[in-house]
Amino acid sequence: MATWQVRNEKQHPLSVVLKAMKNTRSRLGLFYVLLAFTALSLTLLELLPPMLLKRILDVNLKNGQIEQVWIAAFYYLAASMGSSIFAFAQTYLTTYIGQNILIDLRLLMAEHIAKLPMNYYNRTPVGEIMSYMSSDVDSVNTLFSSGLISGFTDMMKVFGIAMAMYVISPRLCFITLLSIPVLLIVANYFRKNILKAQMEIRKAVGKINTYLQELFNGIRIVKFYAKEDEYEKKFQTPLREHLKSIDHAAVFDSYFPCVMQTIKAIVIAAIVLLGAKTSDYDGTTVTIGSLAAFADLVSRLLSPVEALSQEFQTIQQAMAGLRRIVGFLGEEVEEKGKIQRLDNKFFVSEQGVSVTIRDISFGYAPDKLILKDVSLDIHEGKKVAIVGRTGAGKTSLMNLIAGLYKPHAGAISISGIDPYRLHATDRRKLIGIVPQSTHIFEGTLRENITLRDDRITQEEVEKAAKLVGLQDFIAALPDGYDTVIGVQGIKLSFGQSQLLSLARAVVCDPPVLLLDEPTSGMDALTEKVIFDAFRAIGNKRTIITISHRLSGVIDADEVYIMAAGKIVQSGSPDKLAGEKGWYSVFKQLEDLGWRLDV
Ligand SMILES: Nc1ncnc2c1ncn2[C@@H]1O[C@H](COP(=O)(O)OP(=O)(O)OP(=O)(O)O)[C@@H](O)[C@H]1O
Repeated sequence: MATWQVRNEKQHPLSVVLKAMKNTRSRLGLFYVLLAFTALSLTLLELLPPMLLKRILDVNLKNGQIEQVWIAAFYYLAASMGSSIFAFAQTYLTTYIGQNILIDLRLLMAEHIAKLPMNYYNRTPVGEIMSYMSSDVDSVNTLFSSGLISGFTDMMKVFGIAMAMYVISPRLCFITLLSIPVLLIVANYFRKNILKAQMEIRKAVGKINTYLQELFNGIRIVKFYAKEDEYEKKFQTPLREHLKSIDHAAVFDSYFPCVMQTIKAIVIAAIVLLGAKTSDYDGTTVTIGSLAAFADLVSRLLSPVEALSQEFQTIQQAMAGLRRIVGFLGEEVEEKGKIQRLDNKFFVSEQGVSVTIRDISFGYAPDKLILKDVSLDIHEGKKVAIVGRTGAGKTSLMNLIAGLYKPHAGAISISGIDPYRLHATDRRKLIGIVPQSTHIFEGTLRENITLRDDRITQEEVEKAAKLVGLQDFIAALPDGYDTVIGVQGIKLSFGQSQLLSLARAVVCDPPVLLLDEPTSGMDALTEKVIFDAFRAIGNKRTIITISHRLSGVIDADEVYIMAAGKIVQSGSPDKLAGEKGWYSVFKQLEDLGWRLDV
């Protein structure tokens, strides 16, 4: 499990990577040591060929030592081959270390996703989150394969080569080093612009993902209303933005190596010119061997910088991805305070549990209240209906009772437990929830009921299916509970999906059930099947049913009428039927009896 934390999105992106490297020290310690050894060996081997070249030209050839030339040539070859072997080891080690760090990064992001508040998901498109998890993390990979660690070894090479240059000719070394500030200024200019372009690319990719997610979620509507052409046209906007930002990045990316090549050519020409004409500070003449070795060293000095330049785009891409990841990890997580757990004593009451809601206020945005001073007292094992017109705030209230959001003011207690602070793994044991529409996950019927919770036994799954009246349907399927449902499997009807959702809610036998418009849009017979299922599971459970019509709730002991985020009337159906007010208005409008006796 990833144990490191991101303080805030303002911290430098690389500090996250360095922290990750530190964190993997104990696991990958040997690999880091091997990598350091490889990098050092590579640097030393890099210096050997030019030194040998100098010796061949200045000593061996000058003095006619042909045998020595052979020996030097052999060492030259051995050094070049050694370089290749160490370069291979370095690539392998950096990839291995990089992949391990990426696993840690993905784990950290997955942990963060679980801790983010519901409000974050309300305001962030899913496509954007998918981009963080996929393409942004992938781009960070390049930081290891072609950036950070090879950058470090390249710096070692530059240092080693500069030392060798100094030994051969301090004057020429000085002239060469003069080019470094120019290189740095040029590189910095390109770095800034490429980074900007890469951030634009990342953003454009996020927009494309968001667009595609929206399109495929609503594909039925799009097809039904024949809106394909409009969507295709709309798709052109994010695609054009993407192309524009890629084009922007490509201009800088193509220019950079050319500029570097030109600087390299100028430095080599200056060295040859100055070196051929003059002698060094101490009066010694610059020999042909020194000059040849120097030209070779200049190439070798600039080649790490050149390599960096060629991989500049990928490094900048990684930095852009990393910056977005750091921003994502800096998103404020939910501070829930002291987390509560359920112990066995909690379930001893024969009657079930009570739900007390005291003066709660709540809104999705700080300046817009959706619920205002709402209070409800629901006694153990009672069936309560919350009725109100569309947009009255019923689902928002249910989300609060389910513990998905924290009220701005007031308190909710389920027999002493605050649902918001309840430990996530205990929530299902206390509350079952049937939302307005069921989400079917890709997988088997069993997995869809248990939600891949291995602690739930097959016996409990079968009991839940039987309770909601799904067992005959499941038994008739060739693979029974192992039948795959979802996009790649068999399709369930709306009513079957709702029954499955109910089985999912009751499989852990929770004492509280929250039902949000569970039968809306169903025909009377399917509604009866669902109502029968509710009655079967209702015994000793506290059930809160939400509906925007009176016929959508059953057997209520108490009804709360909601309007514009407030409770405007409450009482037993019989009491309310005798009063003037919202209930009788609803009743008249629907002209239906309270109890459904089909
Ligand atoms: N995730 C959200 N983010 C921001 N505002 C929201 C969100 N969900 C609901 N709202 C707003 O809160 C208000 C109440 O919505 P809510 O879904 O609670 O009403 P409801 O009574 O359940 O309606 P319905 O009967 O249509 O389901 C609405 O004005 C809605 O725009």
